Amino acid sequence: MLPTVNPTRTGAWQLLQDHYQNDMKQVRMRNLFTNDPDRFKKFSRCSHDLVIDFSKNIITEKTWQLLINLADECRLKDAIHAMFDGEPINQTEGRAVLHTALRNFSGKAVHADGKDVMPDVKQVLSRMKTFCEKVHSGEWKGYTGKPIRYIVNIGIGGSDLGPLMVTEALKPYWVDGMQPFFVSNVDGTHIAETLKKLDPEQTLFLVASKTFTTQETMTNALTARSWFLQKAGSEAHVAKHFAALSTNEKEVVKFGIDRENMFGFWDWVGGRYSLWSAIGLSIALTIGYGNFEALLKGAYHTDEHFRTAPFDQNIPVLMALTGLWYTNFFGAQSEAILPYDQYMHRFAAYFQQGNMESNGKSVDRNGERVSYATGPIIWGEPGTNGQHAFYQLIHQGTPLIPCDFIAPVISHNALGDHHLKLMSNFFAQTEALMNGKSTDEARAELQKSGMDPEKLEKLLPFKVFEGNRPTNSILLKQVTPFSLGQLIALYEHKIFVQGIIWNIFSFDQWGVELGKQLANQILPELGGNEAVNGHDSSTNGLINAFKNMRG
Ligand SMILES: O=P(O)(O)OC[C@H]1O[C@H](O)[C@H](O)[C@@H](O)[C@@H]1O
Repeated sequence: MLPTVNPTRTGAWQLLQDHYQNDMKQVRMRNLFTNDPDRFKKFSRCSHDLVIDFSKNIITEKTWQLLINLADECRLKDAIHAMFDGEPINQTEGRAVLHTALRNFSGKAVHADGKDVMPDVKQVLSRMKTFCEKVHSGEWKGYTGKPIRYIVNIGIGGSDLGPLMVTEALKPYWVDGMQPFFVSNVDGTHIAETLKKLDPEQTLFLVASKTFTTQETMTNALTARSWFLQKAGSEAHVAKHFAALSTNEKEVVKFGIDRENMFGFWDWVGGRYSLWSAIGLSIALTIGYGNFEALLKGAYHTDEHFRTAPFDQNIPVLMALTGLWYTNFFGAQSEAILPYDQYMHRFAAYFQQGNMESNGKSVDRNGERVSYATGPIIWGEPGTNGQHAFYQLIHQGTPLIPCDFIAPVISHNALGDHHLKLMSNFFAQTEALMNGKSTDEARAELQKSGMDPEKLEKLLPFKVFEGNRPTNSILLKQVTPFSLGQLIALYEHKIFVQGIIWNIFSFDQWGVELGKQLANQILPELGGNEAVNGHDSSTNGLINAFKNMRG
């Protein structure tokens, strides 16, 4: 069982409120830097070729100490142990939360429901490895004897976003000749446009669904199957071209996929934490099993760090606490994730699900409505594109938006001075966001341009940058399978820590159910000619307009 401490009733929360009001509300980060030449040293942390700099935040050592006290009062240590030890901490679904077991290389047992899960984990990994080797060596042949070239992952949510993000981020590691595709949307366009690019003789469909009942995935899988049968002619060929990644063997068999071609996982793997499981088969097939294993090892490295490092050295804990400082005391409502790496273009989208589906909750672990803010809105795009689009609002808009800037030191495509230009932008943005440009500085700059003084004074307010906008900077030596695994796990644990302190359940997602239920009710109403009248007048009106327009 997880502790159920209301964070606002802790002594630390009260002290944090006072600290915000009395010490920090008016503080200028600029001054913190001027007054402390060691600030970078004090507020940056390293972990295996990864540096994270927290110093450009509106924090002092006291802030972190109080936040750590808050974590202690909310019994974070116990919660971390409970997760790693396989206690059923997903209490509303009665399950353990053990994605860490999927990447556990300690050689020790990990128990869920009194059973060591590691033999099963290892067995699936070893089957995935053998399967990848067969596909890559050409031993696994399509129905006309040709090797597999196209991997089509059909899944949605956690069964799509993780593999898609990782295969994109690790494109430099793609096995020669392999080409992955991802189909998620039930909008027929997604599968139709994908199928156009495929040769059925060389295509392997991976039907990825934890439950194997998700409407979008099942619809797309059936469409893929009939497309394949139309080309291949015989059911007998399905076995060479369809595999299932799921926890639900019964439904897999019902769908017509051979048990032999099923790669299983378990209910203690949350969908949005499943890329480390059989759901990662599209990753392993795309980058090779060895690289997939390196990804797992990177995550394991973070797991060990998270499990053992004292909180003031613990990167995911510090990420979580620093984020929470803005959500709960500064009233920040969103956080931007800004990778300065084109390959990582789906990273923010991935953690939109990771974070918002986990911590987008307003009922606490006692079943009571919370009286404080929980999960922030997560968004972001790669730099430098974002700079020419939405950074205006981050620099000069009204909301406070804490940002994570992420960049590799070594680019896979340094191309002359491309990478140095990219990195100069990376460094410049966080400096600009922190320092801003004061009225005096803006005036001096305009004066230099020789502007007429009257015009200058009118223009001045628009040229001022308040600054004091917080950022974390994360430098990875290079985006490799290991470092990406490490980074993803940091964010996963950040989400966990915040969920614990907010006293919410981070591993269920009841909020996605209502819409699904209603869609199932509405689907049959869309056929036939009779007018629909069972909903509110807006929904009735829209459905009837749809039916009329459709003719
Ligand atoms: O893997 P599946 O069972 O098909 O689920 C796919 C996705 O759909 C659900 O609605 C949940 O919101 C997600 O957490 C999940 O990842």
